[in-house]
Amino acid sequence: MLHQEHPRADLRQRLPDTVRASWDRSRRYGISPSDALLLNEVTLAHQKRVRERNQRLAGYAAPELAALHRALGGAGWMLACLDEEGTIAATYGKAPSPAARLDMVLRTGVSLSELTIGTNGPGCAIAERKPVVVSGCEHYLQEAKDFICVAVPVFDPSGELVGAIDASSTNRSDGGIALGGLTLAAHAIEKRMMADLRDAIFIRMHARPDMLGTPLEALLAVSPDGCLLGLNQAARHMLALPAGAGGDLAFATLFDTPFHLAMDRLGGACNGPVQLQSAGGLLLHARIGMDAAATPPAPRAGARPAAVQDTNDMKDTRVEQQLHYGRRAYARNIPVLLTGETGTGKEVAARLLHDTGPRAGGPFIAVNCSAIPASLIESEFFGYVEGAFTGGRSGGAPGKMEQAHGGTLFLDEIGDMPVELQGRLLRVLQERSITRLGGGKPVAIDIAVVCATHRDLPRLVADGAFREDLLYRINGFQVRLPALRERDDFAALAQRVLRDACAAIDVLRISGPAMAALQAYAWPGNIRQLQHVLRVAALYAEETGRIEPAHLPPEVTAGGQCPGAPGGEPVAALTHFKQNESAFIRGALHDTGGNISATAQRIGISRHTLYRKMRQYGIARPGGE
Ligand SMILES: Nc1ncnc2c1ncn2[C@@H]1O[C@H](COP(=O)(O)OP(=O)(O)OP(=O)(O)O)[C@@H](O)[C@H]1O
Repeated sequence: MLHQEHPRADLRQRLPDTVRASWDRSRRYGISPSDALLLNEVTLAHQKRVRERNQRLAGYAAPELAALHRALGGAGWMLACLDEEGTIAATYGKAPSPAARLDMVLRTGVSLSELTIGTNGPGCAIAERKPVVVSGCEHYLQEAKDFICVAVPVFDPSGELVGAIDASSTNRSDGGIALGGLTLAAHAIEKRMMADLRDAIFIRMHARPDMLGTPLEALLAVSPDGCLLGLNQAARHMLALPAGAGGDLAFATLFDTPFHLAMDRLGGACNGPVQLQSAGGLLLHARIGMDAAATPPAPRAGARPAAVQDTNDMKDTRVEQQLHYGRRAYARNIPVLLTGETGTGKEVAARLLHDTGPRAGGPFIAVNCSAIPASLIESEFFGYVEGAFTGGRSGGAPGKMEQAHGGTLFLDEIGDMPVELQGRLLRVLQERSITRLGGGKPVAIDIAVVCATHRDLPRLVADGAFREDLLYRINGFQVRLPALRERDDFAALAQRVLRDACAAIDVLRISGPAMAALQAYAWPGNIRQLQHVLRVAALYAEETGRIEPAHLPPEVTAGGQCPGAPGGEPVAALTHFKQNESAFIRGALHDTGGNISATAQRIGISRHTLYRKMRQYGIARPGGE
């Protein structure tokens, strides 16, 4: 019996401002403190209606409130989730004692709005839009004087109030603990709602970098073209946005960094958060993506082919991070653009997105835009109807886009697509339907688009060789695959490539000096070039089982000097190696005075292999053994 001895007028003076305002409203609503209103009549039909109406909200709240109930266990709390009108949508836990009637009050369908029962926790939290603790005689109805209720409002990503969550008890429990738990639960519910936004890129922020990843971080959802799709309450406070503001705001109005620049920096960051300054001058630390708790479900077992498993071995932090968010973008049908030098694994990454994404059961159609003759490119892409042109198949043929229906269209070397075709591609991506060459009805297509290029698309746009609108359309989320020389998992990757490239040969080791030489080299042809080099080196190392520096091409062992600039012809180094192999063997034979054993040892190959190579290149032994 809390505060019962105080006269009400006296008590009113001592109420917190929020509760006093609620009392005043309750009086205006015509409620009298002595009314018996608590045990509302609730029919089963009404309960069913309320449940159906609030299925989504209760679904978001259920895991959080169940966990909170366990955490508060033993303290006699019952938890509830209420809609924006203050009607209970779902409850969690049992009443501490049947005599207390708490379970009679907290039932689905019961209204706890101020209008119905006057001042109470959830009713007041909804009216005031802020967390509230209402204890004992602070309730407007004397009939509720034995209860304590703690409530926190819940807002959706657009800032609309969607309801409240409540913890009630008849014990003199510590409202502070329940308030802390409910506040964290409300953050988590808001985050769950945000995670369901379609086509969103998430940015997490906080003024303190160590607060990133905690429930108190601010969370923004933006569209691939930089429009604000939603934000949590923490972000709303941090960016000083009034309730309800957000919907159409552009990223550019919230931060002083242009959206694409910010995304480039956020996407490329692997060593900690990136700093962004809000338009209000607040310096924030930001990371891209939701935290691990919100990662998409693991792919189905057995759904991935070998190439995908290979890529999962990629332990380069940047590659891992980029692909993690790339997968999420792909899963939300955001077009992913893979960029990186030639041979960095863009096609492998595209297959990974497909094979581990929601369209894994559909087709993966890869088109190399630079390899299709200009005269065929339209029919390749869009297909044709019967009689569209001489030589066409009877019945016509579907194009690549139609073939990719239900799956992924991978447009490799998109930078090489002829400008005229770019316009048609853009229309298809906008309208999501195609018309075959020669007429026919438009066919609706459902495809995920992943593009790749080693070219600088913004520069092509500036030169007029690539449409800017198409660039924005395909560049929903950019995954940059680092050059091999920039990767921090070089040694592990080299071992992996060696195993894959030489499965038939029992050579599985690279000596320390050879690895050092490989690591020092600039690899203009990236992983593809590494594959070639290791494949050849493995042939030499067949007998010893270990690749030595002598098995590597001279430019690799020349201390990291690489012929040609990065991005040059990938097989150049290999060709160079082959051309120089005979000279290399001749030089070694000369140095050892024609001693076969010493030469073989020096090169790191067996005598048998040396003889074979000498025969192959027609090298005569200078002097006898
Ligand atoms: N993580 C990896 N592990 C092993 N091999 C890989 C990995 N990533 C790529 N490769 C291999 O490297 C080679 C080049 O990969 P891929 O064709 O995907 O590169 P790309 O960037 O698409 O090249 P390009 O720009 O020339 O088309 C392929 O043979 C591929 O199997």
